[in-house]
Amino acid sequence: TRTTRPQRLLQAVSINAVRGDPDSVIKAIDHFCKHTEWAMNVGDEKGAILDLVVMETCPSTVLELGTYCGYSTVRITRLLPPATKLITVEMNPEYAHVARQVIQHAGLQDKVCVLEGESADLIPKMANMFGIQAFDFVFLDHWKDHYLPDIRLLEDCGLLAQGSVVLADNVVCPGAPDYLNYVRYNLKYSSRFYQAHLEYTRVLDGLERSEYQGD
Ligand SMILES: O=C(NCCCOCn1ccc2cnccc21)c1cc(-c2ccc(F)cc2)cc(O)c1O
Ligand SMILES: [Mg+2]
Repeated sequence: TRTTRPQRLLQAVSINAVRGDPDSVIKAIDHFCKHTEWAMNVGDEKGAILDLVVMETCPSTVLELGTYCGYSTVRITRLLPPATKLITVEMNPEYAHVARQVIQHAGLQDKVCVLEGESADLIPKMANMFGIQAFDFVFLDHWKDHYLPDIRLLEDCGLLAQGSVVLADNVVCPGAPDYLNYVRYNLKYSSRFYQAHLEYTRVLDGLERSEYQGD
């Protein structure tokens, strides 16, 4: 059987990126997606916004829902100081396997834990699994109709604290209307929209940054 798109993306990384150099991994994936085959990475335009939000948050604990091939995992982790940990959740074992190899190629494997499973099952176990209180930064990039139930679950599990920042990809395309409505009109959040485009296209998309105001 033919290779899968994630396997072809990984091959482009192993051929074109320098081991231990996260920026070359990012560039190799963006080049592959622009010139060879589109893939649903957050991409370079939205990725630059992600970088800025991560840098201004200076998080110690990070959760990502939706690893895919590890592109945004590498983007975020390369900006984190040494003692920090990033937990990323992927439900597709094949994607998770590719992501671990992409993250390893970038030399960031010691700062990342790739968890396989569904967010709804894993979120309630995270406090005990990792001995954490709250996440300083959460990146939502999984099923768009799970953004709302999962941010509610994070609240209920006490995994958001005052100042926690939740950044959501694809709030325009494919879209997460119920999630947007919740974070924009709920006093528990201070929310703002970053207009951009769907990765590697001219289709409108954007990121929503929502800061938890505390209970
Ligand atoms: O669908 C997308 N992402 C989600 C993947 C599955 O995620 C499933 N998944 C991953 C962890 C996880 C944990 N628990 C449950 C489900 C969980 C996604 C889709 C598009 C897109 C836009 C236009 C198109 F024409 C076609 C596709 C763009 C994006 O940037 C995306 O992120
Ligand atoms: Mg996305």
